[in-house]
Amino acid sequence: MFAIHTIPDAFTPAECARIVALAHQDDLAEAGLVGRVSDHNIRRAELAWLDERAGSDWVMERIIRLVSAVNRAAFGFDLSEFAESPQVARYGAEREGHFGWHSDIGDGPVARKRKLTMVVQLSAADAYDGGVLELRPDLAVRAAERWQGAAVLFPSFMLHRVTPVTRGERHSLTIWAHGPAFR
Ligand SMILES: O=C(O)CCC(=O)C(=O)O
Ligand SMILES: [Fe+2]
Repeated sequence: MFAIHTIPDAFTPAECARIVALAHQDDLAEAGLVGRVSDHNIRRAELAWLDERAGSDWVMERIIRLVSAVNRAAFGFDLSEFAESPQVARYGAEREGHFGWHSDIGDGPVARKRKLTMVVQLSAADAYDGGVLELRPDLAVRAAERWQGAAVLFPSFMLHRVTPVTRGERHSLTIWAHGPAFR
């Protein structure tokens, strides 16, 4: 059985709004149609990569602090780097944005090294219906904390999904920490 770790107040609501605004400084890309790691056709969402958005350094600094602290306290994984940009995703009700069951560990040279995933809820819980981040640490399905600014951390191999958004829009921030493969 593997743990899911939640930080209820990783970012303030105002900081979440700033991150969403940063992502929308430029057009978002269609998930799955760009030459980055997206290998899923089970996903309907738009994406922005924060390393392409000026003024986002403070977000990465916060991410490093949060992930390091939680890894030390709760996971103890051998982590060596953040090899991918933080990703902001938008799931809109207009096309029932969603992401089917998947693990974040993929076949590519970078996705293979993913070890710890952190997802931050950037939208207010009452801004959308559906859009539930669900995880499967074992045979049971657990819904992630929905609170705006909450961060949910889990081993990257753990199955998870985002159910279709049926009203409004949900934004999330996802980051992966990388290291030598699990053994
Ligand atoms: O948006 C989310 O809550 C999850 C995103 C995700 O699973 C991913 O990018 O791999
Ligand atoms: Fe994922």
